[in-house]
Amino acid sequence: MTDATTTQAKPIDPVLHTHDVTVDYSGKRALNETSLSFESGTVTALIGPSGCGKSTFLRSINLMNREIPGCVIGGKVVYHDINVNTRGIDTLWLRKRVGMVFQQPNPFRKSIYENIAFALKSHGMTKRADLDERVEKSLRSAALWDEVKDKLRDSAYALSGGQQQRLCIARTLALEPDVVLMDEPCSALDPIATFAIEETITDMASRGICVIIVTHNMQQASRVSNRTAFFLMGTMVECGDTPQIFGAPKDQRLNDYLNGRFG
Ligand SMILES: Nc1ncnc2c1ncn2[C@@H]1O[C@H](COP(=O)(O)OP(=O)(O)OP(=O)(O)O)[C@@H](O)[C@H]1O
Repeated sequence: MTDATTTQAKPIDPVLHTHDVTVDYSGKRALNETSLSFESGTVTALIGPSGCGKSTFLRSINLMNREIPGCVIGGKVVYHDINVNTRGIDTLWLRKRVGMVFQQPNPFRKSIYENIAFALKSHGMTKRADLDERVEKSLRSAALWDEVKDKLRDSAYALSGGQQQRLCIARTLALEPDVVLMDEPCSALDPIATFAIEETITDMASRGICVIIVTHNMQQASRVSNRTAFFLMGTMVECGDTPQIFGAPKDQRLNDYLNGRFG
């Protein structure tokens, strides 16, 4: 006799979902109602022409937009079972769980070691052995350890742009987030540095992290993502598995965008 519990599809358990999220800047709508779901261990690419609201959506997930005067985020951003788009939310806690990597590498004016240890200390880790272990682990995760292990006390500013970006990824990973938001993390980098970051993205997902990446690079979206969402003029037009989005787009506007008719 078949055991029903073993034949049922595994329920999808999104680590994060948005429900009718909107963003207004000083009363002007930049993002229309957007509902998307994100699972652990997957990479989702956000694509679309300049100004379509990709970054605005990404930044609404960890409430970064809230720092901008006049910006209002509407709808629900549900991290596990918690709607974080509420007044009382502890954004320090949220941004530890939902980390972010920016377009331009932005290391602190500190040593390589302190770039990572600083965030850990501010979250209460004080023992030297614990700090050493976490610094090494996160540098390894960002594929930077071998290049910097003998110069951890050097300034982060002495690293190349690609190394600085990997340091910023290591700094994010050190806090052991389960979601990492990346806003065009390779746009300032050469192809070799880009390749290293893409490998790190794939590795993060294989370790269960949910990665959401804004990219202008369609090849990059195809290479690294499982799912892709296409935005246009503040609206999320189509979302699906990446091979379907690039191979068989349903919406004519997405088809036109992929064929270079605008953007
Ligand atoms: N801080 C801000 N204040 C006012 N308007 C903003 C702000 N940031 C973004 N916008 C507006 O919101 C809209 C969406 O911008 P957003 O940066 O999210 O687009 P994007 O798709 O990420 O573009 P790009 O690919 O060029 O980065 C645009 O019309 C933009 O001018």
